[in-house]
Amino acid sequence: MTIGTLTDLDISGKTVLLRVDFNSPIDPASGEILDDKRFREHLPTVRALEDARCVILAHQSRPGKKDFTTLQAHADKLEHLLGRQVTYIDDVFGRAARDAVSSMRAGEVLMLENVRFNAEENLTLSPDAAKGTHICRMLSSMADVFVNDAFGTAHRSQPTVVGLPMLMRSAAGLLMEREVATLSRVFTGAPRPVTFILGGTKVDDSVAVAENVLEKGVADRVVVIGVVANVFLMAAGHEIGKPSTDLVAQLKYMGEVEKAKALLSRFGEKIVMPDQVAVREAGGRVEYSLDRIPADAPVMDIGTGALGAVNEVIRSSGTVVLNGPAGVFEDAAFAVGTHEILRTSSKVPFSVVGGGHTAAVIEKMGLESAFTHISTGGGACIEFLTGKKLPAVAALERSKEIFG
Ligand SMILES: Nc1ncnc2c1ncn2[C@@H]1O[C@H](COP(=O)(O)OP(=O)(O)OP(=O)(O)O)[C@@H](O)[C@H]1O
Ligand SMILES: O=C(O)[C@H](O)COP(=O)(O)O
Repeated sequence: MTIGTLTDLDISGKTVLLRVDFNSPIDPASGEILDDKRFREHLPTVRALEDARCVILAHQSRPGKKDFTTLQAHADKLEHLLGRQVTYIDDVFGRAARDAVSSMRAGEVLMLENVRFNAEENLTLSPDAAKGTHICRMLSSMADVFVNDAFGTAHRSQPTVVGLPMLMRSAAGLLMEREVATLSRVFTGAPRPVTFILGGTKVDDSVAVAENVLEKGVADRVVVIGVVANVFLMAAGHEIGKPSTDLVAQLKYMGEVEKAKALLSRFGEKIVMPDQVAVREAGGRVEYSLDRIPADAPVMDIGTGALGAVNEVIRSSGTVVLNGPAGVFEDAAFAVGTHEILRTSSKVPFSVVGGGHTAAVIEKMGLESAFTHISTGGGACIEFLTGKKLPAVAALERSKEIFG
């Protein structure tokens, strides 16, 4: 790896700034954190820093959103899962935060306030511009080393992500290291055939991933499901009905139909589309072949008749990379395709999953441990799969060059 890892750092007795991504769904009424996956995934790194003074930097949501809030509940959640005291302070780098950090003893954990409460943190800046921000200058003066474990935020070129590594000796935390190593393995050395299964609603991201992995010869097959499948079906000339066509237009993905067409003409034999769909008709699930999709019923899931062929592709794969569900799984009648595809994918030797919705379904099905890797990144995971270097990773690489 070209980024530093925890084994490269001497942290004993040091003050460590640890950037995590605890950004989680929150019940707006009670403020309760509804999913603790990201907390659980960061625990090994927090535990690995137990000989240090561990100062945690995290964000929750963004300015303007309903769940943009303080981190008291996050500190409580971490304390509960960690089984050690976590002190929370409602300050990022003011006097209260600085005093709290300087009075810490080795082994203590302190969580600072939501870093996005500071306006600078919400700017997208180059690493060189970020290192000159007040937030980076102040935070870097409060600690000895920086550990970035926030893979979920790795696609954001924001001050605490890309600026701190320019100012301090830095390393990836254990989660960041595992995410980068596992996702990199998809591109080199993954057991073949490699199948990408792209679903959900983020069609632009999925098309960019498909382009990247087909052009580079990383994917042997790309299976499209969910709204992504609808766009490919449109590209192939199928009438998918007014409600689903309207949804594609409403999501501003009509331009993606042209890109899907180009992919089909170049890599058609590698792209697997459903040959049957399930629509909602008279309040229930009805299955149709592609030439008979009703004009006025929304496509809600892959058809059960199409699952045999898709499952066969998955079963014969050495690697499966899955992002996004096959249908509107929130409605039990249309969760069939998503559940079936996830169950089959979980048995593939090397199985990697991205996407918050998809990860939540897997957890509900009790299949978490059956997958090789379930990424904590939504946007970060997708961006990695499109072949772009993540700003956080680039910054850690540069930090290694600067500080050794
Ligand atoms: N055919 C369809 N029509 C409409 N919505 C669909 C269809 N198939 C899937 N969806 C919706 O896709 C949504 C999830 O898509 P998304 O791309 O957000 O997934 P993800 O990548 O796993 O999650 P996240 O965005 O949290 O990282 C679900 O809410 C589901 O209802
Ligand atoms: O959940 C995420 O994708 C990360 O925490 C980044 O959040 P953002 O999209 O608000 O930057």
